Amino acid sequence: MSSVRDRAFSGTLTPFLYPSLCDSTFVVARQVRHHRPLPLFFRCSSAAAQHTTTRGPRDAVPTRFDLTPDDYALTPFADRCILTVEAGSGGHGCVSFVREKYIEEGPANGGDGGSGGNVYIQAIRGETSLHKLARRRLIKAGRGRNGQGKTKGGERGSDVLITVPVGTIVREIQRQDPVADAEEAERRAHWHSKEENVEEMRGIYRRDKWLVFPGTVPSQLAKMEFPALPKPRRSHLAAVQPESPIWLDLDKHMEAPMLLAAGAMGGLGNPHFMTPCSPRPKMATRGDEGMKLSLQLELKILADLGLVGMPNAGKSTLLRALSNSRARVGSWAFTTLQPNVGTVVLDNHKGRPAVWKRGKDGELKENFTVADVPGLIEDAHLDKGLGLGFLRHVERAAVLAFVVDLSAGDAVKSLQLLWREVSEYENLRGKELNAETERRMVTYRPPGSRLRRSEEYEDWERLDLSSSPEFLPFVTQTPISSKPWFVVATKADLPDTEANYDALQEYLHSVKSGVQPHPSSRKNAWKRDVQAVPISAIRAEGVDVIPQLVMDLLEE
Ligand SMILES: Nc1nc2c(ncn2[C@@H]2O[C@H](COP(=O)(O)OP(=O)(O)OP(=O)(O)O)[C@@H](O)[C@H]2O)c(=O)[nH]1
Ligand SMILES: [Mg+2]
Repeated sequence: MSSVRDRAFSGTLTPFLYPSLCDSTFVVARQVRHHRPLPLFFRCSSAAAQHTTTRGPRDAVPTRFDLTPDDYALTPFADRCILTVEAGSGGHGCVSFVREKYIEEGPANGGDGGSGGNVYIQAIRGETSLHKLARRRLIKAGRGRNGQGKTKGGERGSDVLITVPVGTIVREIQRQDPVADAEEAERRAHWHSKEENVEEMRGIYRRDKWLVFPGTVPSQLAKMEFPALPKPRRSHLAAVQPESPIWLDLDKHMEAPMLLAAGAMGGLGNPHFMTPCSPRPKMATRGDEGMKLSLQLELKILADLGLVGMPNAGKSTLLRALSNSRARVGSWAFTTLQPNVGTVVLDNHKGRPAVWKRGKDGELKENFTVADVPGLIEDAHLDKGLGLGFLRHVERAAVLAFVVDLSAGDAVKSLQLLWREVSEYENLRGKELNAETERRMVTYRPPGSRLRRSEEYEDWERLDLSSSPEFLPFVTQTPISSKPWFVVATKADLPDTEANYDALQEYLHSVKSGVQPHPSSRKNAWKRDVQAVPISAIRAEGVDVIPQLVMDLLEE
């Protein structure tokens, strides 16, 4: 049976309620914080002590870079998702008449239906993942309210705003645009049928288009005369919708949302159909259906520096040493399962920045971002390990740092393997982009593209439906091999790593001077100032030269 003192320890609040009981615990905690040597039994039992085989003495290690794996929680993350967005449908028009004392048969006074809500998109700095959108799948703006009597128009549907992280690419997969379909049907009817046919269409009651006065029986309906259906209408906001097919690269923080799909128009109330022959029309139109878009969202993290390395090389430790990031670190492969982005603040809080550079846009750069992605293994480009899915995050970094573990065999071979995987990935991406270009230039022509909308009827027959004359802007990308890069040789604190580092330096010198080919084997690859930086990330030694180096390379 446990003593009273033991039981008191088991309570979560014990240390705060009874500090005197916990004295021994606090002593140990304090020792850990100040890196004093732990009693032998504590060292053996702590999870962190398992790393001692790969590290120097523990007391030299600042705890910020050396947390136990239990100190982390995996945050949800998704960098791709398919989303269906639906603009709000319009509310229906109303059939109603003035009813007042002494006015026997009042005139029509049905209000119009409210228009549907719009769908907006905005890339904002605070967002880091698409997982919330991936879970939702369907996002629908509100439907407009129906019109009411006394000429009261229906309320507008509520708008929705989709917030995405900066660096998201939005591609349209499919669209269903009822207004474009209606326009097309109307044009075809106009051009391919005789005038009488169009006239014939006038008298037809269409259940999906018309609303009639409540209580109208079928025999009355059969006798009713319906006017021509009003022309399909678009909200004036549709003019600022992105061109179809949508292809957006949201690579900057957006101050204001951008319209993705405008809500549909509401139906017309019965006063719209008043004519001298029919002063009391008993019909109104239904609101239009909202446009549906199927979109593919892909997040390609935009960082200034991308860390590329094999699993367990020490990328996350380096990120922690460079920035305030709390990236997960562990002595096993694939500790990092999703990208982490850290910001390196260049201000040393001594009145002036430690590194003082202007960006390309002339703005003073006070920080730069670093992306740490899961490790690459051999054949990562064939989707082995976690590599392929995350290589695209490296693709958009301005500068690459190849993180090579000096204690894990030949550093030159590791570097060559990493470059091989990166350049194979580049080849794959090149093919993918070519295929996409062909698809978009030759076959893809969704209904409702601007050309069809804006062309006059006379031009209809000249249109060639088999080819799209619209060349849409592509996401332009610098080839990975022409980006500036350097090597971070980590774990330099471990014994017997010097010779490995020397061999690496020698290799890089020969690449720079052209004696050896660039490790990617590409002709125009960047090799002007390649160098290796020896560091011990875990002790934060040698790391302080990296910000200056990155800032210099960012200017390239
Ligand atoms: N001695 C020493 N050990 C280090 C150094 N940097 C990292 N380590 C250790 O190496 C192991 C792997 O570090 P991580 O930062 O998780 O490596 P990673 O490259 O992010 O690994 P993955 O996420 O699996 O790709 C951990 O046990 C670190 O403590 C270093 O400079 N010196
Ligand atoms: Mg990691």
